[in-house]
Amino acid sequence: MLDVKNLSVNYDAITAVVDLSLTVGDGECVALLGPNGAGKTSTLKAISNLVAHDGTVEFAGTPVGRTAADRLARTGLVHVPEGRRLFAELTVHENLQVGCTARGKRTPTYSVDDIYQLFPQLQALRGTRCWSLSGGEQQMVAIGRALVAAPRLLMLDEPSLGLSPRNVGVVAEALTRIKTTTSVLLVEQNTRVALEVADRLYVMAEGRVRMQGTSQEIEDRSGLLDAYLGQRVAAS
Ligand SMILES: Nc1ncnc2c1ncn2[C@@H]1O[C@H](COP(=O)(O)OP(=O)(O)OP(=O)(O)O)[C@@H](O)[C@H]1O
Repeated sequence: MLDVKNLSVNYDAITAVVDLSLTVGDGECVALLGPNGAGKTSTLKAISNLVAHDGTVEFAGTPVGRTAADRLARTGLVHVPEGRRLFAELTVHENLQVGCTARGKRTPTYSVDDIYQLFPQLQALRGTRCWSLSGGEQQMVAIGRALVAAPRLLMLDEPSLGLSPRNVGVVAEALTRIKTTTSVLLVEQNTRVALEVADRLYVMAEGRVRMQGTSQEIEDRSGLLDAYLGQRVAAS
């Protein structure tokens, strides 16, 4: 579904990503895990052509080249950026309807009603303007808006960031359901969520992939993972 080769991202003198290669197979959920500044967000932005980069990106067998992010979304490469970027003055329902416009001619897997089933707490908020939602509710709308756009690959940047423990659980459970229908590339700092949801992980530090493997393989090497992340994963 996604084949990234030798990706590098530089911001003037700052090197954010160095010679990174990764794949996401059809129906796979892959996580990029790593500490602050590891280059995870820059990797997603480069895949979506939101930042200049070297290297190649193929999506569904076709080189992405310099295709703009909004056009990529119409081909099914849908990116939910950190910070969600909802239309603050539009209601929950209107934001979800906007997502449908990015669908193109692809058959939708999720309707707007399916999103209310995936996140039942949004049902009562359908007429609420998004600026007044909690961070967790906004994240649910952002994921819902991306899902109604019929992604073939859903790229999510830190969906659990800043959420209450309860909402982290809600989002993790939703991701477990979403990955049964849609390929996912997930950026996470929450190691538990990444290990729980992803089939396979890449662990990044200082712009490079330092470890990769299935969630089981990564969990089995938790000592090494702790060293890269600077935290005790086994105990978290
Ligand atoms: N627009 C930018 N201009 C300059 N430097 C940047 C820019 N965006 C990111 N960087 C730098 O590039 C490096 C990688 O940042 P990036 O946001 O990709 O990491 P990350 O792993 O996503 O971190 P976090 O989890 O904190 O978001 C960092 O050193 C960061 O300061």
